[in-house]
Amino acid sequence: MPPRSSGLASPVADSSAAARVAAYDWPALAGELDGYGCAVLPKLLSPEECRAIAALYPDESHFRSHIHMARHGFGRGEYRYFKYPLPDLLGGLRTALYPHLARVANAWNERMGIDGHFPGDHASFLARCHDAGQTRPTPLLLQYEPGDFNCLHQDLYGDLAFPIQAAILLSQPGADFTGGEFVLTEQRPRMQSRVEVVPLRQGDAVAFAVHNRPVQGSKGSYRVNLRHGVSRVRSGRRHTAGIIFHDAK
Ligand SMILES: O=C(O)CCC(=O)C(=O)O
Ligand SMILES: [Fe+2]
Repeated sequence: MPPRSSGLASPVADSSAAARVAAYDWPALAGELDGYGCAVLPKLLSPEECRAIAALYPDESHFRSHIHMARHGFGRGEYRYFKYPLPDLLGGLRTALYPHLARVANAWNERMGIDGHFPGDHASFLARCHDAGQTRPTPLLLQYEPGDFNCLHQDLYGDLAFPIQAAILLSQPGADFTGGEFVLTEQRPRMQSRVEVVPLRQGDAVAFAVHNRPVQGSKGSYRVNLRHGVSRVRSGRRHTAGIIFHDAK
């Protein structure tokens, strides 16, 4: 079979991921995203699937690049960006999550007065990224050891950005590691910032705003600026998988 350069996962993985993703209460998740800028999908992956994905980390053949966060001032710890084709399960989940999140993203654009509509399926959005010269895959695997942390940041990789992304906790808090909380900050115009700490268990995914989202105020919606990061890992080893929907320049 030729390499799948489109970033699509295999049809089998796509249909099982689609069924898994469709089983969540999407109106409730959309309500959480609208209200807080993040929503948790409990147990998106089984512990076995978590371990299998985390176990890919040392095998360079899956990845296109390896980043040591301290060298860039991004924090401490490391991550690797996957190559295309993505592992079937992650690729399948990216394809399956996208249409649900695109509905939220389109409503956000409207409320923020941003022109532009995200297509209903991920392949069409990726085609737009590719036309804009953003062709490199952005899904990633992160690894943290004691003392490691991830500074507050936004995962933007070019002019085209999908405004929601997801991260899946692959390790078991309390057993595999302590510390290492996922955090989101929200900078509000002319107001103090708000912080959200997201409690995750192994296999849970958090979907969250990448950079901007609308907040309902008394005189209509206003736009806030978000960043996410991870607090210091106190002990053990923590792995996460990041699913970002736009490709990179
Ligand atoms: O390790 C985490 O929980 C967050 C990783 C991250 O920054 C991302 O997935 O974009
Ligand atoms: Fe990130």
